Amino acid sequence: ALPSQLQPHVSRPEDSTFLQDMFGERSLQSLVKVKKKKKKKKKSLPLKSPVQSLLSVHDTVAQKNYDPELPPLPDDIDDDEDSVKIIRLVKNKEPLGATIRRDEQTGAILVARIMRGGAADRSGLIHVGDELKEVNGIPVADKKPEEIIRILAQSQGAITFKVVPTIKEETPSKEPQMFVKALFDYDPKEDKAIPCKEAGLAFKKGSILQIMSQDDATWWQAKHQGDANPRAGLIPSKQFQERRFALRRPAATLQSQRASSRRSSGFRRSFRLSRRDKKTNKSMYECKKSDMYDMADVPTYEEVAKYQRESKAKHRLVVLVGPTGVGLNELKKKLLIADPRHFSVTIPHTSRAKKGQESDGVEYHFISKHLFETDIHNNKFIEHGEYKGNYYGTSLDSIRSILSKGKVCLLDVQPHTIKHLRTAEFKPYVVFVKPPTIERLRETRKNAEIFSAKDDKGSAKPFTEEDFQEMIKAGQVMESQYGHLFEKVIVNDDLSAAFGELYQALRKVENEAHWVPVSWTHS
Ligand SMILES: Nc1ncnc2c1ncn2[C@@H]1O[C@H](COP(=O)(O)OP(=O)(O)OP(=O)(O)O)[C@@H](O)[C@H]1O
Repeated sequence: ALPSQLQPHVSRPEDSTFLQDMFGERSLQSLVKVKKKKKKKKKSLPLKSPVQSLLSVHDTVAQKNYDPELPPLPDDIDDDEDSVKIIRLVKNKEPLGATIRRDEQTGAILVARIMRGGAADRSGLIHVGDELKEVNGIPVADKKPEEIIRILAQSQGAITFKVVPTIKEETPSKEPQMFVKALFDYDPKEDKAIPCKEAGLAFKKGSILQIMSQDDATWWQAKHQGDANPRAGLIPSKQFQERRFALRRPAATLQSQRASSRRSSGFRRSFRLSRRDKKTNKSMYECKKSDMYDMADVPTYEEVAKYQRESKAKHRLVVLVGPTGVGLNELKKKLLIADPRHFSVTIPHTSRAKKGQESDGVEYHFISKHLFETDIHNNKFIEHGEYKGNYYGTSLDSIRSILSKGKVCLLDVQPHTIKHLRTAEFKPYVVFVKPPTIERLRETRKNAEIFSAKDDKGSAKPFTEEDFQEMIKAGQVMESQYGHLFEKVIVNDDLSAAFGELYQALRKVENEAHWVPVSWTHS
């Protein structure tokens, strides 16, 4: 409040800026706190005016004489070594935030990395490439890096380093503003390749990380978004992780391929929505595109930015995925009932003949087989399939038509379709609906019925034990193969609880900022 109180006495704008800056200075505020505490102790002394105190505090800050007094330097400095630097750092519980390595050719111990925001970085005294000569007067030339680390770990209080500074100029480090979403789980303790496990940063699939440095091609430095601790940790770089993943993959791909072909009946194969036409709803949909991973899809990191929908902007597309019978239709139905003016579902296209009471654009858009084929050719369908000689499909335009009415479009698709929907236009919010445990399925689905994929008649039957097992298995395969694309996972145990959770999540998507691929935020 002070700058505004002083405003009438300030004539020049520079003075006003100066005051704003000065009172905003964090170190100044800390000093004011110190001052207040001191004052409490010396109650008998007359109090200065707050402005006077502040100005004297400012002088102290300006002179920068608030640094702790460092102990005198050791006497035994070799005067001839004019390029040697003696550095004293006071060590507290925090690690130094630097790693060392031995140079293969010269045998010298070099500073390999300075972790951004760590103690060594903040000191500004140690740089990558500096050669370490001594620690606390102990020469390190003949020591193994592990031994040096032990000396450091055992040191208490001030540590003296003797280093030969590297000639290379460090560019001043600005806080980088690059954020990524991690698409895999990472635990440095399990990573044999990491140069220093303690310096690693653990994260989970979906974590948002701020990338602090990409100077090293193999090990990036990062911290968890919003983490108050300024020290960065090591994470495998995108390129390195992709390479490792590619080496490991043959086995994984084989396994998931086998699992998906054996269990294909567990994947949803319908357009789901059109329960008005139950007969065609089932088992008509075969996956056309290869379910195999293509190399470009190795899930490592994705650059993200915060996106908050503006009130007039179109809604994000809500995409629901989950194994057959898990309850996607039930959840969609509940949303439509809860707020029919807000939520909507697409109307599919079909090449089959219109039946008695049906009308065009209500149950289906009825089009000729020829036109359907042309539309397939022109990529008008996000998903399509054939059932009993007729085509069925969901067109991109049917999604657009809902979004342009300002409604939320609820779409359920097969998981491999998600990647085609991930565009700036649709900004899909992908919800994975997951089955609960088999025990809970038995309890909750006692009166429920499934349209069995194996039953061509399309009649609903009570769930069998095998249906439950397939649902769980298919859910697991989906999660391991496509989990990195899910923004929200909802377990459909108790139906109204699952609905409540979904409803809340969708409200948040509309009203709060979410991390989305950075390319979606460039308009
Ligand atoms: N949480 C739940 N508790 C009890 N029954 C449920 C629950 N969720 C869904 N059901 C019931 O399970 C059956 C299948 O649900 P639904 O039709 O919504 O599944 P789906 O995921 O759309 O699968 P598909 O379209 O492949 O049949 C329905 O009878 C539904 O009422």
